Amino acid sequence: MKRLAVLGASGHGKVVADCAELCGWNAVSFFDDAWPALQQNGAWPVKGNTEDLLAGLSSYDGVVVGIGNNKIRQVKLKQLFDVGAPIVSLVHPTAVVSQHASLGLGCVVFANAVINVDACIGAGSILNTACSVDHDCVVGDCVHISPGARLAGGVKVGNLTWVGIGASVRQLVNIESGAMVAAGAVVVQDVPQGVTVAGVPAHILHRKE
Ligand SMILES: CC(=O)SCCNC(=O)CCNC(=O)[C@H](O)C(C)(C)COP(=O)(O)OP(=O)(O)OC[C@H]1O[C@@H](n2cnc3c(N)ncnc32)[C@H](O)[C@@H]1OP(=O)(O)O
Repeated sequence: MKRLAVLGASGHGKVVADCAELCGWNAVSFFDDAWPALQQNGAWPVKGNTEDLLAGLSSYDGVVVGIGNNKIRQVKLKQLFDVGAPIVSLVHPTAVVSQHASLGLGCVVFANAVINVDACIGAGSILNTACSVDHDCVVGDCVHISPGARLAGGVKVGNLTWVGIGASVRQLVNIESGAMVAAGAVVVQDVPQGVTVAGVPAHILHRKE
């Protein structure tokens, strides 16, 4: 029996749990701070909150954070790391990860994602369904590359950045930390720290105040 705890009983968490089963984890349980109100997440039980997980780590062979929000995922990952939790990464059986790519601790790589040669992915990042991260990309910690997003060769993505669904990023572009790339954007120039860019070609998004 391989027992996995997933911290974060969300929709994203369910994809993590489903992926884990396909990776051979045959006893998957959730923990979430909405427990005890939240008892079930799809097919899987919610067994306690973060404190319960930290207190009961010895019952699990692996732990992964199933929280989509980059900042919250980072906080929870650090809590687990600090107590020596057995943090694992998950790579869906249909994902293609070059043997010359590197994946940090606690990453999830979902169905049909492609991580190409010499790409380097930091800890706690989400490589979501059918995204592609091409050769020599450097993706930071707790980044989210959304479904179908495309990073061309040599792109750099800073910590905590979220690349939205279906976005494309031209080769060698540098996206700094904490940025947001909108759904469907085509990024052709560098993106400064913490800004949101949208459109084709992508520009800094001006919101109505
Ligand atoms: C499995 C999963 O589900 S993974 C999750 C995948 N989800 C995503 O990738 C979502 C990414 N998020 C987005 O694209 C969002 O629309 C954001 C972050 C860019 C903007 O969100 P908000 O800050 O809430 O902005 P809001 O929706 O109020 O829109 C503000 C303006 O930006 C425009 N805008 C919003 N999104 C986009 C976009 N993707 N492209 C172009 N313009 C956009 C709006 O039309 C609006 O324009 P206006 O001021 O002229 O009316």
